[in-house]
Amino acid sequence: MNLRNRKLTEEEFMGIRSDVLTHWPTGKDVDLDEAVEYLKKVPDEKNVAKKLRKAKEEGVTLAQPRAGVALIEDHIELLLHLEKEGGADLLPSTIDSYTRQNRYAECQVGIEESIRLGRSMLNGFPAVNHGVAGCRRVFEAIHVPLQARHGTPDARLLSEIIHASGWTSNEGGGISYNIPYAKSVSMEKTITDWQYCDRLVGYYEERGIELNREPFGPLTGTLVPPSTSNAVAVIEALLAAEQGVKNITVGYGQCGNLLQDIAAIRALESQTDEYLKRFGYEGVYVTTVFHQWMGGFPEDEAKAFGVISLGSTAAALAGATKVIVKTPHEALGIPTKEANAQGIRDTKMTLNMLKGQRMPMSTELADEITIIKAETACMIEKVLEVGKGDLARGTVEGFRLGLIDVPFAPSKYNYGKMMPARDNTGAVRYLNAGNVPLTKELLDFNKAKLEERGNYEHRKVGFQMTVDDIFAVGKGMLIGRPE
Ligand SMILES: CCC[C@H]1O[C@@H](n2cnc3c(N)ncnc32)[C@H](O)[C@@H]1O
Repeated sequence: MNLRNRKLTEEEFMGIRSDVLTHWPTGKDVDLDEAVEYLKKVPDEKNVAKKLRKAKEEGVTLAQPRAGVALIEDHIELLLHLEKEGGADLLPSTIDSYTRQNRYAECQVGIEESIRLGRSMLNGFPAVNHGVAGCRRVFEAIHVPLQARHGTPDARLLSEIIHASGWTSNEGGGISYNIPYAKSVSMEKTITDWQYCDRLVGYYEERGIELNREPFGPLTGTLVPPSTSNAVAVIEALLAAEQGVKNITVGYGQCGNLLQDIAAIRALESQTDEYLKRFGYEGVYVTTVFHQWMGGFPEDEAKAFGVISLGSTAAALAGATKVIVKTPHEALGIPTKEANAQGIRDTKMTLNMLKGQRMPMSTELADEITIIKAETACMIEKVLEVGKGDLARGTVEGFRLGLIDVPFAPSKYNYGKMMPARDNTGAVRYLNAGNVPLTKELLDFNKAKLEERGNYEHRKVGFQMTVDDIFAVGKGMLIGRPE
């Protein structure tokens, strides 16, 4: 394995780049010098990194939807609706699934079909096919900052095009856009390719352009223990910082127990800062993003708004810098622009009513933060050990050994032995740690919390709890109580 956690030299970067830009004809329109000049003209209020920093300093939680359709004009109409009718503070372009798999020829068919049929035949915005000119039309039509949101193992060409187009943030990472999104793409490949995406940001940062990077927090969004997703987020933040990224939003997906969710965000922010400082990455600005409920949604729209409001409450009380908004169409599919705007209005109403409020520190909250940080540290320290100090190599080896193990992940590179379940308060615990190197004390803690549930439900602690928890939300509950 020749992977190293080392900043690519500009020569190495440019060498890879000459190949990357050939992956689709639109790559030839990316000119870094011209892009630097274009990005210098982006006003502060349209720069994601700057708007996030301002929000954190003011103690404000920003609301951002997901959104993407095939054709440029329709996408502009959608985003303007979310900006004006929804009140979105930040806008996305959610990229379609073909682009995420680098299947640009099929994107082209999807675009032509969308024109022919008069509706979006792609489940997102095909930014690579639209190229810099098309992506700049989108960026210039809106009035708030724009971010690419996707799930792309090889996002190198996509990243080149969106950043050259004024989109000042890119979501993803070598772990978070592999393990939950791909079946057989190696960790070595995706970590290498995301080093490129981060090095591109480093290139712009060296020329005075501030860009934001956002590791994808929720992972599979299904009973992921907070320390597992936090370990991934911290590792991706460190890998990004090595490539020169200076503005990082670490993310977390709502699990449902309010105290644990707030503890997870507080632990994530402080532990990311701690590890960045430990490894000498000065001047990296860290913010947080809370993803509203990533599990199955109720079809009933009133219930869906209940879920959206709970997620907004957790984000506000946690003090997250940003919250990613769900819609009342979540159970149905791609939302209409009206439903998407409703989700944002619901979210902002809750955020506004809770403005200035935070969950006060308590013994319970402090204890949960301590537990999450301790579990997270067990994983990261062991990853560093097996990598002989090299975080990138340690991450590849760590997943091979199951030191970090994402539940219900499709990737064959995920170990798949760890199993989670909710305790009697709905907090997600380690039912079977697998090879995750938790200390005996932490294993005993998780076991005791699950036994509390077993005693309450008069049943043995076991995998049936996991199964019941997965089906619970579809029944309108958080914890899968026995029938
Ligand atoms: C990891 C992200 C999953 C979420 O991402 C939403 N999502 C995907 N594609 C679009 C789109 N084109 N427009 C609005 N939301 C979208 C799904 O609903 C799901 O909640």
